[in-house]
Amino acid sequence: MPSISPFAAVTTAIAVGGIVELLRIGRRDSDLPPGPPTKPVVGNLPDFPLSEPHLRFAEWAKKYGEIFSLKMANGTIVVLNTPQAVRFVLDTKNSVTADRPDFFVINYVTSNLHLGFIKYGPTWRTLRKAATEILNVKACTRHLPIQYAESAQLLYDLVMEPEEHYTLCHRYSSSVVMSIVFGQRIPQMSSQLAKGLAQNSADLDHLVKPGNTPPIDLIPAFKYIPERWAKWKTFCNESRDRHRDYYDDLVGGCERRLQNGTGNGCFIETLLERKEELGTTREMIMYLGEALVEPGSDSTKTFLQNLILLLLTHPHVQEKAKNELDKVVGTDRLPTLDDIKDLPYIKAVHDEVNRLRPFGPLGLPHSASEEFHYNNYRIPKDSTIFINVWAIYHDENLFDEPNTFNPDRYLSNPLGVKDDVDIKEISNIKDLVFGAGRRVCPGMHLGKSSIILNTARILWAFDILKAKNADGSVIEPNFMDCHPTSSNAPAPFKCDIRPRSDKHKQLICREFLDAMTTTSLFEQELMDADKEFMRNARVKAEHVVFE
Ligand code: HEM
Repeated sequence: MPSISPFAAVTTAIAVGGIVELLRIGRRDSDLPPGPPTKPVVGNLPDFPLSEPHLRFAEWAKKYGEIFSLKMANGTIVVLNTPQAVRFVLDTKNSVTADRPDFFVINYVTSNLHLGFIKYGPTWRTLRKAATEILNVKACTRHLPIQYAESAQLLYDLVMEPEEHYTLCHRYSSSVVMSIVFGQRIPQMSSQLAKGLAQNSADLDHLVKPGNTPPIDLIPAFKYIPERWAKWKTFCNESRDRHRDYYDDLVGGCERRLQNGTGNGCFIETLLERKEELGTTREMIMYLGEALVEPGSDSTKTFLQNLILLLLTHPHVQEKAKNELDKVVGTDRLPTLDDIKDLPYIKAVHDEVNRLRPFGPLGLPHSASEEFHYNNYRIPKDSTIFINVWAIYHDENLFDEPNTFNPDRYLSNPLGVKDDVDIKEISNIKDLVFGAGRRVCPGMHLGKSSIILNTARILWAFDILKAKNADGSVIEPNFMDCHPTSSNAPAPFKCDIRPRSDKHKQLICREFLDAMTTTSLFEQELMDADKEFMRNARVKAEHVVFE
C-alpha cells in the first residue's frame, strides 16, 4: 500500500470535508417542507422567477400542497399556501415570525428606519406604536372627512377628465395619505409633491425586484464592490438623497406650521409635539412618514385601478350593482359608508376585486427569528416566509372557477368559498391581503374604508364603457394585463367613463364644492400651479351646479 504523509492525509481529509460541506449547500434537508428539486450549491436559485413570482409560486403550491420550501444557496424560503398554515406560522407563532429578511439596499436608502422593512426590535416597536395611534379603528374615524372630500374630487375629476382615470385613482390615494400624515394634499398628479412621492415609491419597487441589484442579502461581499463598477450603488445613493430631501422638506413644512400656529392637526405635527413622550427622533419621524404614505398610496390606487378594469370587462356586474345602489341610496345623494351594511352586492364586488387581484400577491416576506415546527416540517431560523396570497385566492379547492370575476360567490357564502369548505377553519382568508401576524398592515382600517367607499361611489356615479379608436373600432381591454411590479397593478388601459345622468353629474359637482371646506385645510403650502388648478376646478364645478 502506498504510504502518505500525515500532512497530506489531513489536507485530503479537510479538502474532502470541504467538498462534502460545499455540496450540502443548496440541498434540502429531509425535514424541511417539500419543494422543487435542488442543484448543488445554488439550490433553487436558478428556478426563482425574476418577474411575477406569484404565478410560479402558485404552480408550486398546486404541486407541493399547503407549504413548500425553496433553497437559495444556504438560505431557505418557506411559502404558505393555505389560510391554516398562515394562521399557525404567522399568527400563533407571531413572536418568532415578526422579523423581516435583510433588505440591505432598501434599509440603506431609508436609513434603516422604514417601518415596513426594518428588522423586528425596539425601533420597529416604537415606530409601529406611533403608527397605530393614527391608524387604529377609532383614530380612523377622524380621517373620514378627508376620505369623503378626496373621494368627491376623484368623482369630479372623473367627470372632467375621464380619460385620465388611471392617474386620477393615484391622485386620490396619494392625497388622502399625504393629508393625513403630512397635512399637505395633492390636487393634481402633475404637482411636485405627487411626482416626488411616485418617484420614491418607484425607487423602492425597483430595488425590491430581484435582478436590479446583486443578491447582497445572500452574498454580503457585493457590498464592497467599488461604486465605479456598480451602477446600482449610484442608483442607491441618488435614491437615498432623494428620499431624505423629500421627507425632510415635508417634516419641515409641519414644523413651520406649528411655529406659525397654523397647524392642521396632521399626524407628523402630532408626532413632533409628542417626540419625547413617544421616544421618536426627527429622523425616525421622517421615515415613518415615508413608510405610511408610500404603501398607503400604492395599495389603494392599485385596488381602484383593478376595480375600474374589472367593471369595464364585466358590464353585468355594473348593472347589478347599480340596481342595488338605486334601490338603497337612490339618485338624490351620494353613497356613504353608513350605506355599506345595506349594500351586500357592493361589498361582494369589493371582496371579489381583492380576491382576484390582491395588492401584493405574495405580501411582504417575514423572517423566522427562531427555529420551529409546523406539521412535522422544520422551519429553520432565518428562513424567509411568504404568504402565497395569490395561490390561496385562486385555489380551486376553495373557490369555484377561481379565475372568474364573480362577486355573487360572496352572496351565497360569507367568504366566497365552496359550500363544502369549513369556513371556521379559514375565517382569516379575506384579511390575508393585509398580511398576518405582528407585521399585519397597520393601515388596513384606513385602506378598507377608502376602497369600499369608492367602490360604491364609482358604481353609483358612472357607466364604465369600452373606449373606441378614432376609426370607431372598440378597444378591447386585456383584463390579464398586469404591471411587472410586486403590487399586481394593471397596466394603464383606456375606457370611456361617463356620469350616469346630468343629475348624477350635478350632485358630484355640488359634493366637490362642499368638500372644499375640508380640502382647503391641507392647501397651505400649495404651489401656484396647484392653486390655479383648484380655482379653475371650482369655477367649472359651479358652472355645472348653477347653470
Ligand atoms: C387596500 C389597502 C392596503 C393593503 C391591501 C395593504 C397590504 C399590506 C400588506 C400585505 C402588508 C404586509 C403585511 C405583512 O408583513 O404581513 C402591509 C404592510 C404595511 N402597510 Fe399596508 N396595505 C394597505 C393600506 C395601507 C395604508 C392605507 C397604509 C398607511 C397609511 C399602510 C401602511 C403599511 C405599513 C407601514 C406596513 C408595514 C408594517 C410593518 O412592517 O410593521 N398600508 N400592507
